[in-house]
Amino acid sequence: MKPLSGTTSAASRQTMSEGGFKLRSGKKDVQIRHLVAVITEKQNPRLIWVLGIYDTALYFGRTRVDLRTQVERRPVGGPRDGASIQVKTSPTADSITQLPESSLPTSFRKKRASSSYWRPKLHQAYHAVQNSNYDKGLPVVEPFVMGHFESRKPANCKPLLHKECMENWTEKEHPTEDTGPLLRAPPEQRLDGGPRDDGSFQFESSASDNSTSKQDESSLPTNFGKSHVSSSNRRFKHQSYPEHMVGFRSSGSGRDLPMVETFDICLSGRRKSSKYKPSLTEKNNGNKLEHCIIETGQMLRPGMVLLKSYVTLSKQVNIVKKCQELGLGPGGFYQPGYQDGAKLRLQMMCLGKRWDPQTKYEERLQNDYCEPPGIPNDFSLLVKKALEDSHALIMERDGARNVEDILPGMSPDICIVNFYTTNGRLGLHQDRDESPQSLDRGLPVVSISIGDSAEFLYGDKRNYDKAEKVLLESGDVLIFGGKSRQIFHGVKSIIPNSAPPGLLRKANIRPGRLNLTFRQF
Ligand SMILES: O=C(O)CCC(=O)C(=O)O
Ligand SMILES: [Fe+2]
Repeated sequence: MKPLSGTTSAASRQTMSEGGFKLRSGKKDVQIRHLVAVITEKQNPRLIWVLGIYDTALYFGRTRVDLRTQVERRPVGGPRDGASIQVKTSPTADSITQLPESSLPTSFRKKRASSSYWRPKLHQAYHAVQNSNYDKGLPVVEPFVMGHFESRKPANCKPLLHKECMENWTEKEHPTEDTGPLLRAPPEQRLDGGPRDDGSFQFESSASDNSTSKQDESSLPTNFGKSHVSSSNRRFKHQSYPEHMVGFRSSGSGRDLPMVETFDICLSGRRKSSKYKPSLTEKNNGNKLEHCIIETGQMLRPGMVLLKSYVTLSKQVNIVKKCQELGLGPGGFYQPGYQDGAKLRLQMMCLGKRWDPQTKYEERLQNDYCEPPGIPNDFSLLVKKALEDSHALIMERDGARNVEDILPGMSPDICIVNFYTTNGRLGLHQDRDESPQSLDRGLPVVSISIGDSAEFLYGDKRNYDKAEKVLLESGDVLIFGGKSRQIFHGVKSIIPNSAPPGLLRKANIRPGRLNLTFRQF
């Protein structure tokens, strides 16, 4: 997710103090009084629109809604019905009559109602409003879901009754040219020849095999679990948010830092299948010792080991909970992407050091300027134990005397945590941004899978047809080091509904897959 890169320039602050909000965007100024809403699409609940209030009306493309009479107010904290409109007027809505409607720029009212036109402006508006309110000691306006909207807005300009708004905004209309630049692949990068059902595209880098590091993904619909940054307190609160709620976290203590969308890897509320009774095996799995890896471990290649069902259920639950907590905090999950707008089809968070497909390793990432959270000690211990057990396996299977020649040990100082929703994936790539020494020594990547299973591909070349496939299930640990350190690998697909029921029940992880890859820089 790119930062919501609005500005809080002196000019915009000044304008705000006159009672309005002026955003310079290209040659035009857009005036917005307060941010009031975020709108998501029905099938594809990514953040697409942020609305502003100006005067007593709310503008959405060409639609004008009179706030005084026609907008329903509902408490913001409650559960969302996906098809309803939910509006919360700004805390300072009482003063919104100060600005005459006539001063609204024509462009704001009449400009073509396309998401590619409005979206960047409204994102800017959102960010600027937040910062401005913050500067003025006003509550930071809470973003919230305002029903579902299918790309095209109603064409009429007349004020709409609330009921009409709702019907129009929930109506199924087919997107045309209007997917917006952030979602469109440059033609030469498009891999699968067209839009996916969710309106996004898959990209593939045109880089040659040997120059390819992890960089070939696409735009993931961001069904974020979300909430808002507390108005009076910008410090992080870790909490669970309703599925598909849009939320933002402040990216640090500096007030001009961007707000970043949050992603909750867990669902809030109870799952429907509450009648589910755990099997005895499942109950035991929470407590029993790791399987005997001599029986369950597999050597896929020299230096490449798969430890099936290695992580117990209770440890998986702990990992999910820890990642949820860290993922909602500073330096937490975000959707990485590239300058041209292409996005990876996953959410990512880094522990220990930060890595991003565009910037590679760096102290702080540009999306939120946060330092990464540290790697929790119990994660590191688990990795070390998995390596030791792999060594035992290699010794047993190969009779190798110096197992470290085949699979070197390592102490992880970086962990890249990925969350794939069920339509997530990751193209074939090599992990080779670690230090030359680390790569030369073949210090392994240790990968832990939790949640839904993944079809994992690996091979010598970046060639999907020749790649081998292995199923990575919840609790599996895959290790690739030594001669296999720089294999090409990727995630072909996530298998829906394949996560262990006990994990769903105890950790309430959302549909999808959590993967942690540990490395030593
Ligand atoms: O999700 C996976 O199994 C692989 C992740 C990966 O390759 C990476 O983060 O570099
Ligand atoms: Fe990788």
